[in-house]
Amino acid sequence: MGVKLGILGLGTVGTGTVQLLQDKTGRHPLLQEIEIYRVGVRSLDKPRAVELPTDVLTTDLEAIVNDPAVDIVVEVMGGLEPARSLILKALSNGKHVVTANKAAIARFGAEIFTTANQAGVYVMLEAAVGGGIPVIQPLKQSLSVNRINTVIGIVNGTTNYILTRMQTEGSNFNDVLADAQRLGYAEADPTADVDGLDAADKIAILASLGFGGRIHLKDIYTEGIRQVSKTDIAYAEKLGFVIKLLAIAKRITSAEENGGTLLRGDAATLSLSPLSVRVHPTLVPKVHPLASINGVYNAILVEGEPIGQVMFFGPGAGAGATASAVTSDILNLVAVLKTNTAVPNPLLACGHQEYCQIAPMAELITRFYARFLTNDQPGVIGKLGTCFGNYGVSLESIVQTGFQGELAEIVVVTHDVREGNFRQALAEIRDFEAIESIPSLLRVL
Ligand SMILES: NC(=O)C1=CN([C@@H]2O[C@H](COP(=O)(O)OP(=O)(O)OC[C@H]3O[C@@H](n4cnc5c(N)ncnc54)[C@H](OP(=O)(O)O)[C@@H]3O)[C@@H](O)[C@H]2O)C=CC1
Ligand SMILES: N[C@@H](CC=O)C(=O)O
Ligand code: NA
Repeated sequence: MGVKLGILGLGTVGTGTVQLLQDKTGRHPLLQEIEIYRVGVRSLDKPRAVELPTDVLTTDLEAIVNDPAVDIVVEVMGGLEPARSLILKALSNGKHVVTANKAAIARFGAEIFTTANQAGVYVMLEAAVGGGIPVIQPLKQSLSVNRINTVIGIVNGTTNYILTRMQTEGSNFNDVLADAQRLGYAEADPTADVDGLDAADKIAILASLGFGGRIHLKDIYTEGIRQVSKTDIAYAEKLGFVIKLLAIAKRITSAEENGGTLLRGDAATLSLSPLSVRVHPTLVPKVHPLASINGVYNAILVEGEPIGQVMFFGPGAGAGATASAVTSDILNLVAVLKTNTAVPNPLLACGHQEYCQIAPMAELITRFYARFLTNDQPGVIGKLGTCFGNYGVSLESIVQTGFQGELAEIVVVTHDVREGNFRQALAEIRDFEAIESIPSLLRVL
């Protein structure tokens, strides 16, 4: 008997998934076991790029998740509701779920996984982060024995495309965004991408898997790329950096907590110490592996012990790539159904109950890049240096290279500093008579 799929959504990802499921030659033989039983959509009148028997398409998505014949529900409709309710109903009805919906998982993961565990079924979400890039299953399975210290990703293709073009062409953010929308890379409402919200959803999921606890989205510091200017990209270039929107989840070691130099803590300390989880544009040294990830591509760098660094790279979106992840999840579940084991596989299930402790940004130890516009008076650089010194902020470089009209432009890169100290110094500097404005403030990896 075949495994029956109820697919919710036949847009970009749904269509890619159906195409993959219908094109079985040369792929895994388990595909033969799968029947596309129902596909739920909003409109039956829309032209579709795939052919399906007329009784398969329906607008009654409730009926799909309640149908006893459906074994696996594939949620590729997106959005929060009714996606959340339909996933929960499917799970309560004893169906496994595959989803690409990072927004729903990042917000409702706790109730979704609790419901799945109670019902003894699985929720698979490989497509939710990094599209086609295998990163969820590696974190759950292949790397599960490692003590994860850091997960750093370029997990949003739209913003990486925009930043890459700003870098290579010296263009403005608004011009490239308009172009990206015209070419279909950025959505009509690009808010979730450019304001870092999509990346925050994704790092919440990765952090939860990597560090073994739930993450409250509200605890993730999130800053998008609207403020990144071509001036900063040009300065970064001169200083040996590129600017990337990074999503970072990092275990804070006890040494860092105490403001000391970075040391690897012992197991007991690591399990207790808080995480830093954040999304922001970052100056990345050109020699860093993430610096060369360009265009719509995504990459996720994981650092663990004992493995060291591993990087996952590939297409983070698109019909075929995302369908690859969705369909691999489906195959995993077909294998589960075929082996018919009653005992849940702990490497497929998600059993986290506790929430991770997230450190406030003021406690973050990082380098900073800051650009100041000042009146061109003698002694300004000296005053800046003295004020930073008073707050324990040590400078790696300070340069006055250009002018914006009448105003001199001073760029500072710090050594590792406590963010709270740096901001205290900046508050004082803002009041200097010579300082006109501080147009940019970016963290440095
Ligand atoms: N696009 C991509 O490259 C990637 C997408 N994802 C995620 O995959 C999911 C799907 O994205 P994508 O395929 O791009 O989305 P689309 O907007 O292209 O498709 C959504 C589909 O869901 C259907 N749908 C939406 N809401 C309803 C509703 N209330 N009732 C019935 N049907 C509904 C639509 O029906 P109709 O066709 O009738 O309008 C459409 O077929 C999202 O969670 C997204 O974040 C993840 C990684 C990459
Ligand atoms: N909007 C996302 C695509 C899917 O996750 C992106 O730009 O990366
Ligand atoms: Na993925």
